[in-house]
Amino acid sequence: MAICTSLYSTCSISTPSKTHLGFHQKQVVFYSSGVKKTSKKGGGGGCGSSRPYVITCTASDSQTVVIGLAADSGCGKSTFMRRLTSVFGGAAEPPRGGNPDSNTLISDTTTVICLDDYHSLDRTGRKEKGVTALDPRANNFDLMYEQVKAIKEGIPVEKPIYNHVSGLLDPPELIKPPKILVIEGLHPMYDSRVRDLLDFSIYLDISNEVKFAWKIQRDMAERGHSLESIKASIEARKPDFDAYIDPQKQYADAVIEVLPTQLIPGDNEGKVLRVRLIMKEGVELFSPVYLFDEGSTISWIPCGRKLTCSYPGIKFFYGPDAYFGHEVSVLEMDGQFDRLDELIYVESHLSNISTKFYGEVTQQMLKHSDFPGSNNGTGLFQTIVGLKIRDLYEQIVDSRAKTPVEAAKA
Ligand SMILES: Nc1ncnc2c1ncn2[C@@H]1O[C@H](COP(=O)(O)OP(=O)(O)OP(=O)(O)O)[C@@H](O)[C@H]1O
Ligand SMILES: O=C(CO)[C@H](O)[C@H](O)COP(=O)(O)O
Repeated sequence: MAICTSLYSTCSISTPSKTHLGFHQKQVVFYSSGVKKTSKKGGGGGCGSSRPYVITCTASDSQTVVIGLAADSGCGKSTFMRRLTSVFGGAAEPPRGGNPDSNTLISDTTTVICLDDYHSLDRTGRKEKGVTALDPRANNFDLMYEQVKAIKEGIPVEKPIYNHVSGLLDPPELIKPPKILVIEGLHPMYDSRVRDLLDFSIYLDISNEVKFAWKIQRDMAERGHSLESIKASIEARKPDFDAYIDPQKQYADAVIEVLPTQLIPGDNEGKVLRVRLIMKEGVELFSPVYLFDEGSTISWIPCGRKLTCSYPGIKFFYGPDAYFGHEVSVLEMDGQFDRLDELIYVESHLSNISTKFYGEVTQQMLKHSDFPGSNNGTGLFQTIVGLKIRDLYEQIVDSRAKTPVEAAKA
């Protein structure tokens, strides 16, 4: 029975036996408790008390592309993931027949795993030890590294599940290597071993003012939390957020920074946003988006005959900059769209957006006009980054197709 496609493109399940493995074959033995043994030479077995089963995979010329998405809780990771999955077509769903509280989302092309599943301490354990979930001591980076590496190499893994409903660690779920693996959560770029496995990385940098406004909107309006408890939760997380989460942005290939608008002096409502897409120069297979003229510095107010703008209007900026000592290009949008169909006017002035046809960005934005941020730079830049990831994936697949023998040996 074929069960996965990846570097080890054809996989089958069997009971352990003394089989001889070919040059491009790998075998993994699973028990109910998780992975016990990985072998390149065949065999299997082990002395677990549960009944073992073996997954044998044969190498092909494709390999899982790994994308990292880092952000604090409630900062738009799920929304971004829905936009990304949509760019590849098809909807993402939790694993069929699995744990209903699984955090994993699977589509034809992508598997999104939430790094909360690598919490080593459950809710009670964290309380007893007095640590937050953001603290590295509450997370198992060794397992995160081993499992992301295994998936990248085409080997299925039994990944733990952190249950956000019960606050407990549930029995693991089987994750088969997809074409694209997205690891999203608090720490995708914290551990240098995991970071080195990433083909592309994104950090969602939501300023405190905006984070607060979004939290109030979700946790107060939708979840019935009090204003005081929301403030207390943000304050309690802040030291660990500053120490362990925020510094990861220096490693990201692209950062989406969300700030209060500069178009309304003194605004603190968080409804109108100034959003900056910070793109690292020199990243392999990634060419930054630009407005009008690559490398120039440009301020653009598109409002007028072709773009309807009500107060406070819309302002774009594009130009080179430095970010943590790296050369970057920055594309900025302040304000919000009145009519999403008119976005085509803005899209037609952007280059390197990796669309497959004229108007694809506008089409994606219109398709998901009900997602948060669809009328501003958050939705626009998330959509563009989704298209850039598709482009990066296609370039990686193309380059491997040109050197199949080397890719299979890697
Ligand atoms: N671009 C946006 N514009 C306005 N509000 C937004 C935006 N993105 C997210 N939000 C608000 O933040 C909430 C959380 O968004 P989302 O579920 O995508 O974040 P998350 O990082 O996946 O959260 P968590 O980690 O807590 O599951 C949304 O319900 C919405 O209220
Ligand atoms: O920062 C978080 C990432 O989503 C959560 O707070 C963390 O995973 C702990 O979850 P919970 O609050 O459900 O115990």
